[in-house]
Amino acid sequence: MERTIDGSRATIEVRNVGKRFGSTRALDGMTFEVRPGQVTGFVGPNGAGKSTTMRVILGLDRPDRGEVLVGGVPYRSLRTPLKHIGALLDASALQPSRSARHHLLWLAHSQGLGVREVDAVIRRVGLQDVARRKAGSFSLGMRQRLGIAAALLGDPPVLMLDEPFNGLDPEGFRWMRGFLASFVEQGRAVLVSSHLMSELQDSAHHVVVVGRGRVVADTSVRELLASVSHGRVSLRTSATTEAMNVLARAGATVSSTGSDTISVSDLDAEDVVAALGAHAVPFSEVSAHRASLEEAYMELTRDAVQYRGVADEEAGR
Ligand SMILES: Nc1ncnc2c1ncn2[C@@H]1O[C@H](COP(=O)(O)OP(=O)(O)OP(=O)(O)O)[C@@H](O)[C@H]1O
Repeated sequence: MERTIDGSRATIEVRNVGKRFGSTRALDGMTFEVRPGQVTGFVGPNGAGKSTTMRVILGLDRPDRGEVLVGGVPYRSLRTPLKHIGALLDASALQPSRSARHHLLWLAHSQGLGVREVDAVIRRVGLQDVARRKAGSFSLGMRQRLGIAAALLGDPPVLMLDEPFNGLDPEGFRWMRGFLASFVEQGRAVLVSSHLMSELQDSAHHVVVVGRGRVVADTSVRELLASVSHGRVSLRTSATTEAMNVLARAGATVSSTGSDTISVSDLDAEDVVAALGAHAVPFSEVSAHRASLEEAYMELTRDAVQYRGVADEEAGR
């Protein structure tokens, strides 16, 4: 039996969604799932279709084909949507002359919620000291928190945040990471978009990478990093020529990167140490190169662009 939060499944299912705006194909068979207990990063270059997908999930844009389910049902059929999914799409979408608390009260009333829920979410996002100030005077980071407070009003099992790291200072970053981690710990789910992979490196468990309206990779962060590590090893030695000869004979591809440094590929760090040890070649440092999520992302999106280039030519476009 699938776990539910207050009777609602913590999932979003996006199935083969297509959406055009005139001649622009914004979504082209977008398919992925957001699962409970995980922060799912939604990442891709500008114009990749992240915001459009989020708007389609919330029923704000109608797809030309495909379907989207929130907790197993279409958003439009939810009678009290805030209790099923909370969303922050645009942190600046608020009435500047209203206080933060009034902004939330106004939203709460529209969904049959009250003061109790409003005060609870204000505490949850740490805005209690400024809740009576005009929202128009808020910094971007404070607006993001206010937007999250609004998204939390119905205590939903699923949250969807568009670029929530935008404009955050280091303290804001730390808060956002901690908040996302504790939210999903309870078996809830988050979809969080960003065009910077580095922002997601320490927050997301899973990433859906998109390019030109479709999914390029759908993988755990751990697997993504492992897939692009390339097994590159850096070596520091006073005996560069000898080391290069030994490692080449052991099957490595080697190149000199400085007077006493060598880059080694096709051989992992342990085998490099074993080969050098067996031939008594001295070395002072061996380090395995670990790919960053940003590198993995650049590699994936570059391939996506190349693939599309070929596909477009074949289609005569
Ligand atoms: N209302 C609209 N009218 C026309 N074109 C649109 C509209 N909304 C989106 N598009 C186009 O659809 C494509 C996808 O846009 P979308 O905003 O979904 O991408 P994104 O991944 O969110 O990008 P960003 O990171 O810049 O926000 C882009 O080419 C964009 O110009």
